[in-house]
Amino acid sequence: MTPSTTSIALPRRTERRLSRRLVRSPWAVVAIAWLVLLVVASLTSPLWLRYGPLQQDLGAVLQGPSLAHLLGTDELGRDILSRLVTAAAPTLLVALITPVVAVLITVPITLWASRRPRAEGVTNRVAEIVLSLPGTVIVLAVIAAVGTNMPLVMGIFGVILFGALYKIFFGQSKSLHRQLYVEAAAIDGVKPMSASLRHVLPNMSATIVVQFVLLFGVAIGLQAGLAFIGLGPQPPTPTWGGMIQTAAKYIFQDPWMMIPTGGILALTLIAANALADILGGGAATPPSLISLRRRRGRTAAAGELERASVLAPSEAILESAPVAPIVDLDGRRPLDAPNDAAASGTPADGELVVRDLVIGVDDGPALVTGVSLRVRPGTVTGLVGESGCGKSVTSYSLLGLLAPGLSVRSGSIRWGALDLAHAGEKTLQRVRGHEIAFISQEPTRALDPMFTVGWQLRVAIQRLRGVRKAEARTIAAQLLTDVGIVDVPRVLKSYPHQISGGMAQRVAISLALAGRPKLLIADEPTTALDVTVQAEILALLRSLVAERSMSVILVTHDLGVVADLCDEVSVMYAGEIVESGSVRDVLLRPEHPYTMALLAADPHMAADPNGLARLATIPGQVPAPADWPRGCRFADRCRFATIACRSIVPLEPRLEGEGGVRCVRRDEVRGQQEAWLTPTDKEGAA
Ligand SMILES: Nc1ncnc2c1ncn2[C@@H]1O[C@H](COP(=O)(O)OP(=O)(O)OP(=O)(O)O)[C@@H](O)[C@H]1O
Repeated sequence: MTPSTTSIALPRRTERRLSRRLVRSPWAVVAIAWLVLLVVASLTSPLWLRYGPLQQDLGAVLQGPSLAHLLGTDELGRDILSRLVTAAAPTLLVALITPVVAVLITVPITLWASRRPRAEGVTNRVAEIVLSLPGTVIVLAVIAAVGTNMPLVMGIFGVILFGALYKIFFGQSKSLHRQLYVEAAAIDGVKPMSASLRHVLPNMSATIVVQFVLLFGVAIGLQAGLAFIGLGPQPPTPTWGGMIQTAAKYIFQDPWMMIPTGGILALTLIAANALADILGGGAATPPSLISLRRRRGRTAAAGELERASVLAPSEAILESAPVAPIVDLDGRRPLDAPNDAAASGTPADGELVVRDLVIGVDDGPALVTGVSLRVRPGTVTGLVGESGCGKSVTSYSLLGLLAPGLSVRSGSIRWGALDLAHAGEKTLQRVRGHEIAFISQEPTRALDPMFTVGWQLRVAIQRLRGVRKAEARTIAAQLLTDVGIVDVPRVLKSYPHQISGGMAQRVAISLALAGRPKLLIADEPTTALDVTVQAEILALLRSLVAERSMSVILVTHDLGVVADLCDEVSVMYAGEIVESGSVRDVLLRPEHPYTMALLAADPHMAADPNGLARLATIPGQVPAPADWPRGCRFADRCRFATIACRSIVPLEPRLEGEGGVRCVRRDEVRGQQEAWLTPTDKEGAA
């Protein structure tokens, strides 16, 4: 049995990701420094503080800041700085008890329950009961019973938080347990709990750390609140909440006292929350305008450079973009569609026009360059290429769903009057689901394991169509019928893990249809399904396109699927489109060697009814974005490459039909598809 690579890589990767986030964010460094400073200063306070926290000076009461008392004095003449610093370590260390208890109870139960369907029901109910308990009342009752024993109170508060934390962790744990690599570990004989600890826990660690830090902040706030109402450690022991209460009492005589006492609590809570936000990958604090402008300037400049280097003439591809055949009134004669969108500059309703799109890693390489596409209403456009060519990055960018750390550097994504490449989050939210919907290759990923199919569909319909509950239920049932589900009532009541993969993909499609989108982006919708179900899903997509005049962008590896479903196709290689055109032109008369190689390597496309013919192999692999060669990016693997391919290769109109091709030797290599079937020693060096 070979050891799983994921088991070794994941914890380190998560750890690295979290520490990178901390180190890269100046706010995280400040927040950590503040918390550490407080604890260290507090623990070492007897060594350096001028006054003891209980030392009174009735001759100097309620004084403002001075050289003798840097933060002033309280109503008994005690030094406010001494009291605040002395209270810091007990406050922070006792506050740690809450998240430690909450995480130690919740994580093992979550991991255990998410592997056992029967236990899951019980733990879910227990979590719901705990969640419904009035936490504050319980804390007050505990204090009434055991007194102001803060460590105990914080520990019990940690237990009460089990319900909320369980709900957060369980969904993630459940879906991680359904990941292929976890199932593969089980098949490999890894014991269930070991598989959970090895494969699931590391993936959850970011969420656990974020929740831990958030609860730490909550516990500090709770302690201060209890001390404020007199239920914390009793006077004269200094506490932040007790000091704020005193400051509130003397607010009119000595308003200054509120500033250091409230300030230290506020700063500590901000530090804890900022830390949680940064660890979670969010932006606790937006970048300053100056750095934002600098970054925009940099990325724009980088985009210009890339565009210049690849010479991707958007006009060329758009002018020559494959045009959907329009059939005349009696349905016989195909006519050329007028290029009205290009002329007017605004795409027609339901038309998507992408121009010269460049997407890259912030402060890293470009992943996609010079991509131009036109998707006309009612047509299916295939985006095809090997793994790592940039199909998913391109399709995610159309909905503003790029992973954190990736951004559009230049180019435009025109959708009606909008440019989605530069649209704000609010605009994108109006488009996502309503006008453009997305289905992924993993249908179960689109479905929340915590809720029934019916609930998820109803909520989506209510949100996207603004209808009432009862109407949404009827629409949900209708949508499931539309996608070919026969026992609708059962499926509506089922949880995602209770339905098959094909059924889950149908449900995911009905969810995508909830907002009546004009464009559906389908990212390898059949890859995870078995062959018979694949055919059913393709037939379903075909009928939806015909019935709803919806357009579809179909991301796929499979040229058979392209031939079956698409009107137009763009072939991507190493982050750029190397050939585009109508399916008929591209598949029957390929002009780019990469398209030829893909066709010769595809068992569905091989013209061999007996399945005996040799399939082509393409030597080497798609280069990583940082290693793209100069000139033609396919040259290293191309059997036709010459020195001419090392120069910049523009996208030029096809020799036959509409569309574009990025190959300097296309007129020489055209028609030589068969050459890919001959074995060769050449591993590509041109
Ligand atoms: N978040 C990210 N950070 C850095 N690089 C990324 C990120 N996401 C994708 N990439 C890189 O971008 C390139 C294109 O990836 P993409 O997922 O779009 O390829 P793809 O053609 O869709 O492949 P597949 O068919 O396997 O999904 C790859 O080299 C990939 O490693």
